[in-house]
Amino acid sequence: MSRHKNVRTMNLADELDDYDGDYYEDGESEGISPEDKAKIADGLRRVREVIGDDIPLITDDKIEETLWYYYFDIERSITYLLNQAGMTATKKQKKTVAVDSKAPSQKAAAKAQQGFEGPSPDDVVIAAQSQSKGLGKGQKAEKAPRAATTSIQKGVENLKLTEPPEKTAPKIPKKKIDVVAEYEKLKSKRKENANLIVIGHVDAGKSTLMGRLLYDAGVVDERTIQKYKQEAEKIGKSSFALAWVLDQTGEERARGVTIDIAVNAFETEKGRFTILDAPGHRDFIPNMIAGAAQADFAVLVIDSSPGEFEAGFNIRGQTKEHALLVRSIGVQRIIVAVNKLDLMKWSQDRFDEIKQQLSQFLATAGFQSKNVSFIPCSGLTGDNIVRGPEAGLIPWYTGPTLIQELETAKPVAKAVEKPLRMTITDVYRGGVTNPVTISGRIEIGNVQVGDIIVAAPGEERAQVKGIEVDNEATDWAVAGNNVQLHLTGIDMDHLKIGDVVCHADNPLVPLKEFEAKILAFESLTPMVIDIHRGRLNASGRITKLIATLDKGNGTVTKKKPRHIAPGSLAVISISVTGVPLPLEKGSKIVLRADGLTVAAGVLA
Ligand SMILES: Nc1nc2c(ncn2[C@@H]2O[C@H](COP(=O)(O)OP(=O)(O)OP(=O)(O)O)[C@@H](O)[C@H]2O)c(=O)[nH]1
Repeated sequence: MSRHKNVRTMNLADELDDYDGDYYEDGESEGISPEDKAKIADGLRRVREVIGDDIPLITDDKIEETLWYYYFDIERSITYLLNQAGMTATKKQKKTVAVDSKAPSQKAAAKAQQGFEGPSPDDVVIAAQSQSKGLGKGQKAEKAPRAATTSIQKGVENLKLTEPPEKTAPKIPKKKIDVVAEYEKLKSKRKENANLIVIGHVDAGKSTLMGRLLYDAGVVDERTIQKYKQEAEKIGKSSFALAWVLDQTGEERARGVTIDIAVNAFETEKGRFTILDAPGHRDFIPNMIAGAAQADFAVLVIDSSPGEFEAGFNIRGQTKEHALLVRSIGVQRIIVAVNKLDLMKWSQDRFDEIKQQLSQFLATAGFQSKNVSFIPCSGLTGDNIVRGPEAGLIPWYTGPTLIQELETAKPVAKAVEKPLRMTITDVYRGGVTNPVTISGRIEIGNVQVGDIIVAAPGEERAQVKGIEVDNEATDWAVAGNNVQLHLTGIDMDHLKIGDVVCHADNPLVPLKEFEAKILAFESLTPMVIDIHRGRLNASGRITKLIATLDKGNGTVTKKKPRHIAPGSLAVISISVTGVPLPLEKGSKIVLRADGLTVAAGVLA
């Protein structure tokens, strides 16, 4: 099994037949290190903690193979294994939520008519000033799965052969499709997909709220919740059972915090939603940035209980930092879930106090008031999330439930006719018929089966052999779709998480130096910084402070300032320390230094 084993003379069938499932028996002769053995054993335990023992298709052997293949990455292994067993959330998402959409409030109905699309003329934040073009890359140390040269990896390939044949045999059309015309024809008939990022201070109740949403929406069944409740009780964390719907890894559960972006999806009569649940803890802000880059709108969760709103809202709290971040990377629409109101006896005074303070702040952060709404709710009790509040509980409130409000929040129109840009969020081996698969969200442009693509900064070409949108095979996809692309003609080593997929005849040219228009959160001088764009994370340096700008009209207020004060809009020069990054005009970036987010904006 070891990657050091001499595989050149192996025969795949023999290997699979001979394999007895014990990787450790002659570990030394196979070259596996004691550390790797320990990691596999630990990984097996952690995977079992999450998925339990009762899925017959997921044997210990398969778990170990998968862990090895994914470099002991627990989360990706679990996702893969559940996929294999046909149990992913996305596969379960087909159910339509039984929302009583006939009964939205007048306010909600009016909002629904008016919509939230279109440019915002007086946006103070730079991201909104420029139509974003493609995005950048990656990244330091994201590993692609291991190359398939070992018996275990071959075993994994074999596992993947269980995929349904219709998904694995896409046909390459002979004639080019006019994707933009096809999309326009279908647009009004298709349910739009919206990605929503759930943000807020640590412990505000983000995961619980979304767990509740998925549960009440019918995506997660009663049995699963009961199982989570029992398991949570066993480790003395019974109140976390709903949060576990999203917090899938053993570490997240043991610590009671979200570490990486959890993804889940649900559908209502009016729309299809993909939830990105961002970690609140400040150590995990880079993960949150990765999610925000793909979001259409944000749900900001506030803990309304005494002292907690204030803690999240102070200078070191994540309420402000998250809201500023999502706004600076282009999110225009925000729904504030004033949560845990059950702990405040559903006090209108508390709701109004929070609403008043946050409205002021969100306006200064660049959110237009028509794009901000406040919903009183409790994720734990489920009041005003999918079902309305229990009779008489919130007599002072006549507005929409959270889900009704989500349905009115239409995603901003996407540039489907521009050159293709899609940041890779995952790379995996899809079996013999689909040797290499990448996934991500198309940010700009469109793609069709047969297209020749490159993944910048790489220059290796690949052909798109098949496309899946929301797990359904299709001939084409456009900006806004979450897709899987099955590729031929390229080795996995040439594809990395954070790379930007472009058509080979219109590639993005990676940059070593660039100028950006940014909003400063902290004081800036020429200094060392980390550059984040989606999952891309690389070190660099602010080399020049070019000018500060007026927030209202964007004119230069001062050339060559000595420093840039927090809250200022400015143009700066940045150089990249290592290899050039796949960034271009319009790419949204976040700058961090010493564990703090110091600025965010777009390439000028
Ligand atoms: N009373 C009450 N408690 C809640 C509510 N929502 C969440 N909680 C509790 O608050 C704690 C934190 O909830 P989580 O959902 O894990 O919070 P989170 O914001 O996802 O936390 P991070 O992902 O770590 O930032 C848990 O004990 C929940 O049971 C609510 O509406 N009412």
